[in-house]
Amino acid sequence: MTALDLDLDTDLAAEREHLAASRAALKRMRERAEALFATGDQVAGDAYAAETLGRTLARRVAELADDPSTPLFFGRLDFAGDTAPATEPGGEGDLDHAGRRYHVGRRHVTDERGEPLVLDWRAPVSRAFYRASARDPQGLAVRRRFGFNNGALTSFEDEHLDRGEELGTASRILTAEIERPRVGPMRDIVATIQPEQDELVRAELADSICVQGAPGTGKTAVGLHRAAYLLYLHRERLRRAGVLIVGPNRAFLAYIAAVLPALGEVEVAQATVEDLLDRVPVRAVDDPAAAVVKHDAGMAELLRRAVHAHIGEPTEPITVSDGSYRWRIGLEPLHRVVQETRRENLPYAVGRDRVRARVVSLLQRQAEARRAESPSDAWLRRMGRCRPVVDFLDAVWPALTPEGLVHALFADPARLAAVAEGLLTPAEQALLTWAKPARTAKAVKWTAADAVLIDEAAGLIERPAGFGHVVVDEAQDLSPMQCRVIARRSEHGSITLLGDLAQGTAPWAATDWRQSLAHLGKPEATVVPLTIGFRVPAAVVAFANRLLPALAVDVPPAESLRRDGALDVRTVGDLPAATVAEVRAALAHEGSIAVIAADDAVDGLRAALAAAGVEAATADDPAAGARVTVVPATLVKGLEYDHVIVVEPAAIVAAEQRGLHRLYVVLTRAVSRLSVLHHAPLPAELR
Ligand SMILES: Nc1ncnc2c1ncn2[C@@H]1O[C@H](COP(=O)(O)OP(=O)(O)OP(=O)(O)O)[C@@H](O)[C@H]1O
Repeated sequence: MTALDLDLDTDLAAEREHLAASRAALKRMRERAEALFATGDQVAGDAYAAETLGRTLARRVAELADDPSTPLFFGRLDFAGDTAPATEPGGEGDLDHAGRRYHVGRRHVTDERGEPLVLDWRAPVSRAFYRASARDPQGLAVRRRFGFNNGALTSFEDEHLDRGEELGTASRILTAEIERPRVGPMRDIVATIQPEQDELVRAELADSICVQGAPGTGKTAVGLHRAAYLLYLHRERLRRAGVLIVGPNRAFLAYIAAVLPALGEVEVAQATVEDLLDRVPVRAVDDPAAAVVKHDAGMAELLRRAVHAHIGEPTEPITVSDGSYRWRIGLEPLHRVVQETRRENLPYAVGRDRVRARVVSLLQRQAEARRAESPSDAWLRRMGRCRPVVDFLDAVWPALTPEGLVHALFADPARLAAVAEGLLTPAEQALLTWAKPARTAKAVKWTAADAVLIDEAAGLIERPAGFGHVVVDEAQDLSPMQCRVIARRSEHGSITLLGDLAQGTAPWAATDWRQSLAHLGKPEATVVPLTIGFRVPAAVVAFANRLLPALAVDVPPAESLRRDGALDVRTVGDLPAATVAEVRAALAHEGSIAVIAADDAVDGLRAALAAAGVEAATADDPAAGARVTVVPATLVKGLEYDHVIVVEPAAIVAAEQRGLHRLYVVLTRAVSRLSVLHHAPLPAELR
């Protein structure tokens, strides 16, 4: 053993000791939180306080959970210079870290005296771990990265930035993390966030950003880590307002569900756009041509007109009997009330309340003049609800429900035509009109696209509650009207929009991010590309990229960090038999295996695997731990598997209008190996 090896061993032993001490300290912190939780109700003054305190403490306990299989810290920062007087790290105005050493990890861990053992990766001083370079060391002398195996510290890697040493993407530890065979759900990337990703993760809360990135460039990872970062920095504000993650489907949400809790963030809402539209149950399927019309941006204006068409002009004065008095409001002031309120452009229901309040206040002025005293609150309420006032309201500003509004439009061609001028052709109007309308809005069998329109109507009628920050993944598939669903939920907050125009498979998929951003109400957001691929091996990227010219989108090319990986494209006679054989062969390697095929071929392949004794899971249960998953092509967006077996690309392309885009998504799911089995010729664009 050389002196250098000995030094390394001593260093490693010291780091392991620090890890053990940190774990013990975290355990103490958790036990303390648990004890507080147990006695919380005795401390709190009343039931409400007890509940609030209980929730806070339960959250604290959950946040302090220690997962022994993930490292508590993954880096160390040695700042250059002489030791400065001790300061609170990460605190405001703490600029002088000279000579100090910090371990960077998933959360703050402090010892019994309150001294930091591990700093949260989101703390301001941790930024240097991700951003410092030989050119700009940001005060660092040495950056150390730790290698872990199942929670055990096994190695480290030092970069003496002060001596111009920098590994960048050549880091062994980064390479090992990227090339690690994938199993189960998505994991966090805190240990290896790259500088171009970190800039997005740490963008200001007020800034909305749009990330365009090729498959596997880490868009999803960036979005989730940005949510965690913002929650750390703006804890109180975002806890109150809420953070929402929007993903394309349940399988995707299940796949990403564990990432934020692993980062200590247990209170983030995760939903599909459909989940957000819970006002009506969806019980019918859209005709594709009708759906395209319903998702068009013009529907927003159409519905706006439809709502406003309900506002009428007063035709009679109001007369109210009030004991021995009779109050009267003439036509002219009533006209003024309606006009004034109309000009204020309030949500419709708020406008109705405003009209009511203004009428009552006219009554009040008369009453005060006659009786020389202010009427009571009860009197004001009674006036607001009396028959003549309600009749007046129902005539000029009738109460509306979103369902009722859409029902009335689609049940009555004349009503639709009256608001559709310049927006829909007669043929498009005919697509929307029901042949046999249900009698009431309640009885309608709504479609998914109707639910979007009802949400739009609801936004015109009421003031929607929003989130403080919304992360939208696979955003290229949002229609203008779906963008508006999200805009209503982020009006006073910011958004992180993630997507890849080349992966747009919806009929209304975006071709230009600026348009999506305008529909989202964030036209000022910057569009930032991510160009380093962490998932798909270079050979597989090159194969999938043959499709790009046919996809008709302008996207910056990405470069894969992965030189390993295997691609195997084969003509076969019997697809199910070849699939079973391929799965069997793949089982000899480590990692997850997915068979991806056109949706209508999935059952047959699953049956063939079952007959051969191979157990296969469905995509929406990634935690189930099955090695093999059979996934329909339309559900695989955003997911990844170690070994991907694509069955009959031509059938995937033929199954839908944007089939080539779908195939591009399917071909870019592989982490280590991609096998393509085909019986029919490959699509021409791929040859
Ligand atoms: N900095 C990083 N260090 C290690 N792994 C990373 C890093 N960035 C991304 N990855 C990994 O690369 C893979 C792809 O990331 P992710 O799913 O976020 O990409 P994406 O751009 O959303 O892909 P898609 O366009 O297919 O949805 C994941 O396994 C992720 O953990």
